[in-house]
Amino acid sequence: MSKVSWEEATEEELKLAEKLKSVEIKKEPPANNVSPSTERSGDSKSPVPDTPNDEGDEQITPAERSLLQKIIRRGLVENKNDIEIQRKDPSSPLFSIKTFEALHLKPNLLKGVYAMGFNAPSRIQEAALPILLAEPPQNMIAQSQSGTGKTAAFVLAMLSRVDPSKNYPQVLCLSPTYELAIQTGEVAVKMAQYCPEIKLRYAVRGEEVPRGTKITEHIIIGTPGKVLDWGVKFKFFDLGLVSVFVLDEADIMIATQGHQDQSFRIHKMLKRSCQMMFFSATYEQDVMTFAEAIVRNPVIIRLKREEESLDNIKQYYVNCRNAEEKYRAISNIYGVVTIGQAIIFCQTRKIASWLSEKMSRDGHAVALLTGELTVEQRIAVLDRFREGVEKVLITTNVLARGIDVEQVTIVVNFDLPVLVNRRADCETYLHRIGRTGRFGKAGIAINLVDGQEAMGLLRQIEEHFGKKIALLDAEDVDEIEKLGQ
Ligand SMILES: Nc1ncnc2c1ncn2[C@@H]1O[C@H](COP(=O)(O)OP(=O)(O)OP(=O)(O)O)[C@@H](O)[C@H]1O
Repeated sequence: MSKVSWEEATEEELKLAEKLKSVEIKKEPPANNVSPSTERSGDSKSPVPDTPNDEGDEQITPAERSLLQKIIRRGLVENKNDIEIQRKDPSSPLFSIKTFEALHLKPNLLKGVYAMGFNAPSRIQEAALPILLAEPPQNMIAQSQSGTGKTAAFVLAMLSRVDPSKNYPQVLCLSPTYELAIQTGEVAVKMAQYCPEIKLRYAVRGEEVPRGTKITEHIIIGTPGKVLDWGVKFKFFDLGLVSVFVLDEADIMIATQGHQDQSFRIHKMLKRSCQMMFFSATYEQDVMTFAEAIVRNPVIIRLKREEESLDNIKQYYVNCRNAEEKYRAISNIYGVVTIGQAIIFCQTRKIASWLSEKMSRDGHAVALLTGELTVEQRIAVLDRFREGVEKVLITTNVLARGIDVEQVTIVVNFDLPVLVNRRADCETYLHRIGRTGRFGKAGIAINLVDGQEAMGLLRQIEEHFGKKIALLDAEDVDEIEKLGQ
């Protein structure tokens, strides 16, 4: 393929790479990484922002979000839903396993799995692993939300399928970006820590192979552009000898310009008997159309996302006239209720910064998370919050879906979420509020309402969810005290 199209295809990766110089440092925030609210406080007399939409909506790409979620995640995402399995070929095996032993893995691979702290297979792994490891090999399309154990499942299958006596690439895994490829590779390296005979190579930006050489590693994990270059243009390895093809993060793949086409071109070079494993966190029609074009006769397994609900959450609203009154409401609540941790959502970055400055000045330990932070800074902020260094996290929409913090008991909507057409954004409301009341605990949601328009949004939210939101008098200490009970 031409250099130009390769460059186009990697543009997004380069942008992300700029932000993410090293994946490692995220775990060790620099010593001076104080709460960004104090770092950036600057002019402490900054006026109350008066225009609610003084900036565009903060956006991060799907690839960035996925990477960030992977890095901040501490373990499996719980999901008690039943697995749905569909198979086109009724002779495919359908059984699930409850232990890793039941898979009859090579002993050193099993040792690696346990060394990672995996005691039992996750829900998706119970169903996927027997199919992925079956003889004859079965093709699979698997969908489940991020964090449910897909990567670990296909990495285990990839490692099990390698024949180390053959020195050529047998397993090919495509990831949408450089960073996501490295993440997957790191899981493979850990899992194969007792299998030194299995060799892996990254086909990503920055990796070079001298012309005329042949790649001898067993596993290639890479981005579509580089894999095309290596496999088709330079023939550093024979795509026709690959026996396992994994397409990871397919939903992000198709969201990245050029990647779907490149994946098809790679796919065309694979042999008919090559085992196809296709993974996605979502199940939209375009993803499934892509999946079905790539994977012949698949077993489709699906674990539906556990729906967030408002059942466990007490919802209130406070009438305010302006941002200053909103601030007073927050201070009153904060002063009275002994809260675990709170997240405050603001409509814009400017309001979020203003609020965080004001709260810090009043002696509250607050963290500020907005889209202008680098990926590393965002992770550092979240780590500190999760450790309880700050009790309040002020944020915009950036990570409403990504943050799972068990201790959060109160969510405050400093501004109600709105769509571009000025209607209430009920989905975002649910995601914001869904941050609390998780893990079986009761949560509190407080909506600060200033004026007719905000009141209209609140009513739309009430109607949408069919639940009343109670009025709270934020000046009435007795009433606020009841919140905490
Ligand atoms: N069987 C298991 N037991 C305990 N932890 C596990 C198990 N399988 C995976 N994990 C851990 O759970 C987390 C999520 O797993 P994994 O990355 O495989 O999920 P995923 O569905 O691929 O999510 P994503 O798409 O975001 O990568 C990781 O920290 C992983 O180490």
